[in-house]
Amino acid sequence: MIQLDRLTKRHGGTTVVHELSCTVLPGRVTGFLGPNGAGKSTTLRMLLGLTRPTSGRATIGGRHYPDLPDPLRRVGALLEATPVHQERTARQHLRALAHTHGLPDSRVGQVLALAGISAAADRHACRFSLGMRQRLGIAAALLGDPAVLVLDEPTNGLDPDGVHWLRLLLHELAAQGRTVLVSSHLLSEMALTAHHLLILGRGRLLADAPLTDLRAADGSLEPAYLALTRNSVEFGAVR
Ligand SMILES: Nc1ncnc2c1ncn2[C@@H]1O[C@H](COP(=O)(O)OP(=O)(O)OP(=O)(O)O)[C@@H](O)[C@H]1O
Repeated sequence: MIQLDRLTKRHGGTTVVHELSCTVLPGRVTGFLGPNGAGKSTTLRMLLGLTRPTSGRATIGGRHYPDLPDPLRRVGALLEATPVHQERTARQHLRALAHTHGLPDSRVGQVLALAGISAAADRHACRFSLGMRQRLGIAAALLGDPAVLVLDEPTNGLDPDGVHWLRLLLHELAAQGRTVLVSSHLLSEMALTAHHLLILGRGRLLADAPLTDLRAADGSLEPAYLALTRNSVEFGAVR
């Protein structure tokens, strides 16, 4: 379980995340939505101990991420297309990660298969396409078989087959009782993937609701999303 308690981040005089409080429960996919600059990545970075909150708390299973023993076995994270060593193949990249974190080498083949990149495992990962890098990042997130997954825009660069694969994977991970938090701008995909939604606007929580409460009769999320974020869009075309 992930818990945010009055989580706040200020950069200079600007509050980019404002007293955010919510609970992300296991057993379902929670979608994290919001306009550009709403504070989603900043929130996820605070959750993963990469940015220090100005105030408030973000915990995973009751602990701050940096205090977790064996973090890779507890939390799988994808924040941006995985940076990889120039000379390493995908397999070598995952092996190095497994070795550093005391994970069995056998897990590498399993996550390569799970991510659908077994056939490319021995190619240099620095030459991977964006979608393949995303798949490699997801494979890395799954390496420790973690109970919590935090994925920032994992559909970026995935082809339609990849988007479909990811949807089924996230559903399966949630059905196994894991906590799955996933940010995205793809409303139609979130309408098919998420069971619960958090919507952020200008750093404030605009909605914390089951998908069924926000979905229109035709299954679309767009009307509710646009209405909720109407006054929170910072970067938009002038109409
Ligand atoms: N290190 C920083 N210093 C100053 N401002 C920052 C810093 N990091 C983020 N910001 C600002 O914080 C705000 C929130 O950014 P963030 O990346 O969290 O938004 P987001 O919801 O993930 O956006 P997007 O959907 O475009 O990825 C933005 O206005 C951004 O410019």
